[in-house]
Amino acid sequence: MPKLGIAKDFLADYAKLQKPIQKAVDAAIEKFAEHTHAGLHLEKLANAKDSRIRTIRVNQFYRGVVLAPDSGDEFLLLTVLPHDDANAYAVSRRFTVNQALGVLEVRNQQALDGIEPALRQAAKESPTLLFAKVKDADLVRLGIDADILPLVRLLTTEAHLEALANLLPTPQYDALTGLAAGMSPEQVWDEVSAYLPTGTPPEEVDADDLAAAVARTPDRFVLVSGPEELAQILAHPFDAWRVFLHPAQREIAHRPSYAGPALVTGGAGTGKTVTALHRAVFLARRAEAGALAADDRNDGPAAPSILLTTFTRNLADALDRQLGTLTDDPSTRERVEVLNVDRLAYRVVAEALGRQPNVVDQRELRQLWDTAAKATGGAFTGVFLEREWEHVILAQRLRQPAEYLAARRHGRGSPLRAEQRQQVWEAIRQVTDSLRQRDQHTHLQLADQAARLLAERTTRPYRHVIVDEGQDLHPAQWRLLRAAVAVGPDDLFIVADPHQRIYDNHVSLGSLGVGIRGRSRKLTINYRTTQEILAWSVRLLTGLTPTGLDDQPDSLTGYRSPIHGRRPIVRSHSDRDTEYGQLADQISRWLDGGVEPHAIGVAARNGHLVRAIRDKLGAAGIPVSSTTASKTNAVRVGTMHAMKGLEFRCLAAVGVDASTVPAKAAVTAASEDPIAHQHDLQRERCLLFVACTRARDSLYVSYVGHPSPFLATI
Ligand SMILES: Nc1ncnc2c1ncn2[C@@H]1O[C@H](COP(=O)(O)OP(=O)(O)OP(=O)(O)O)[C@@H](O)[C@H]1O
Repeated sequence: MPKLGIAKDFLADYAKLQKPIQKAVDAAIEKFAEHTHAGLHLEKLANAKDSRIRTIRVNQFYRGVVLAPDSGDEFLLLTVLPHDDANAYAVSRRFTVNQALGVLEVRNQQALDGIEPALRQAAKESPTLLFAKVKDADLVRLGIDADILPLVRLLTTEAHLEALANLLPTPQYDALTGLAAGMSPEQVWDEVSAYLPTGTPPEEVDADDLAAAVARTPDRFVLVSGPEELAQILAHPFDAWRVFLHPAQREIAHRPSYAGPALVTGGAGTGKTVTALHRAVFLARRAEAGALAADDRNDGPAAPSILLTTFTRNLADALDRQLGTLTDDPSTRERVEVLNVDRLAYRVVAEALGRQPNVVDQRELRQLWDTAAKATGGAFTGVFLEREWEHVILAQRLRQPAEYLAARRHGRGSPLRAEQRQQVWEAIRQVTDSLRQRDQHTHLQLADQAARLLAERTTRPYRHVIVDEGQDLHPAQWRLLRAAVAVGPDDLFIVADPHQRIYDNHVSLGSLGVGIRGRSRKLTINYRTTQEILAWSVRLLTGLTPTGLDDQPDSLTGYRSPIHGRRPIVRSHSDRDTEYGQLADQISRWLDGGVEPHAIGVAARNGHLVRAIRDKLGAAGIPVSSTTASKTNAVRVGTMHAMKGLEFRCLAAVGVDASTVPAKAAVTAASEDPIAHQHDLQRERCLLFVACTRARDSLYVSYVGHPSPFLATI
């Protein structure tokens, strides 16, 4: 029986087919798998650029394209397309093994041959060449092969290189873009060697050994163990991340063990959540194998030993759904518990109290703070007091006035004299006393209390804790997570992106006893967004170098997307009604273009705008829903905060005007606290960045009057 491999592109093409055609593909594959090479009709095409490419019949209108080795019985399903497109693909593509990396790569040889004369002409007319200063030996060392090299020598501008993005083999294109951006060959090697699944290049590369090359390219090709695995893969065609991990993601997720807490960073859409989910399943399977080996079986379900956690309940629900997509094996699932941090805190405290704790209502809490502020004679605002409590007192667990008087006030800009601190302490005590009298708690108080309760116990509830969106957690929540798992190998696995910090927490893990020295990894390839949307969104963050959880400045160097598309559209309007009308027109165009309503998102800075947009779109006959209603097929409209963790084919960010973004109420006046002012502006900038990077194919941004100052860097 021939061995079957599947290309990631095949899965993507299969996903786009209608059900009956998918069934025909399934039948064709089944037939293919049953027969030997000789017994099946594999059609060879005249003039094909790769003599090993064949097509197979799916039905009257569709054909599959297969790479059939000259010898051996491994076949790769490359794509499935309408008849003419399949033939066009089959004659134009050539598959090669990258000589530096050993990975299997594909090029559009026909198009490259076609473009060569124009590049030759441009090179003749240009006084400079793009890679004049790069030696042949360096290009070869980075995997540029003998057929591509002459073409590279003809390139005159980065725009010409960009035009080859979808034609050149991706690893070679990546190496060239790195060099064109001014990186040294050594730096580029660091980047392209991320394609190596084992981290080290193969000693010898056999250009004809397809099976070895496929095994070295797990991000694009997978060999299927049998019909069951194939059916599993084809059952979730939209979720390529279940099967195809980038070598960098795989290395991180499947690493046998980390000696202690590990940190994974990376820009928006680089697959941090995907990596965290794979790590959870990896650890669960390892625990399962360990239990079986020890014959540690009992009849009931295994207690969860892995906590997969994040900031909000919505994000945790999304993680739970994704985990279900990754594995439906009950014995793996029952080992992983998905809970947001607030719920964990609540549960630990409830268990200790023997009853449910009361969480204070946000509006009541606001009143308590405002009352306390009034009592200071207007010396401080309620917001100031609340932040001082959360960011200084709760963050450092200060219990006595003397501790507060001596404390360093990290991230707080306006110095306080001793008598002012006394006054602040009294005001805060007034609020905490009121909460105690009412038997009410904030979520952060519960986290603090839960951390203490767990720290006092001799056993820990979990063996491993995996944290998504770590950049937004408060020190009290980190203390809780630290106390939830014993110190040791694989205790904490944290993913975070400081560029997406949209809440107020700035944390140094080291100061909380979570040391990650030497166990920090970075992901740089964006899988969600096109390079055009990414480059545009990154410019929103110009000048921003946030500090990471490891106290190091975090940069987006090397952050890029292999997917290309249209540039974002930015529209200015004279008034809101026109802005909403144009938004409805834009959404109608997306819908007419075949985009499903639920694949469209609309983000605005505040609830007032969100409600108005929902009303206007609804009145224009467009189905709308909230961001949490993932089951309805309607355009999802929500605040920028609610966009976190979501993604859409098309996204509109509306009301990005000077008076709305940044939100005035969310920014401390520079006169009140210059450091808090800077932090707040930074957070608002990140919020717009988070919203815009939810777009996969199209981004539309609009404003009324003057644009947000954040758009000035675009
Ligand atoms: N190896 C992969 N192959 C295919 N798709 C992938 C891969 N890794 C991630 N993706 C897809 O890319 C998108 C972004 O992934 P994910 O949500 O894990 O990124 P993230 O870094 O957590 O993003 P953010 O920080 O913006 O929330 C998702 O649609 C995911 O399915």
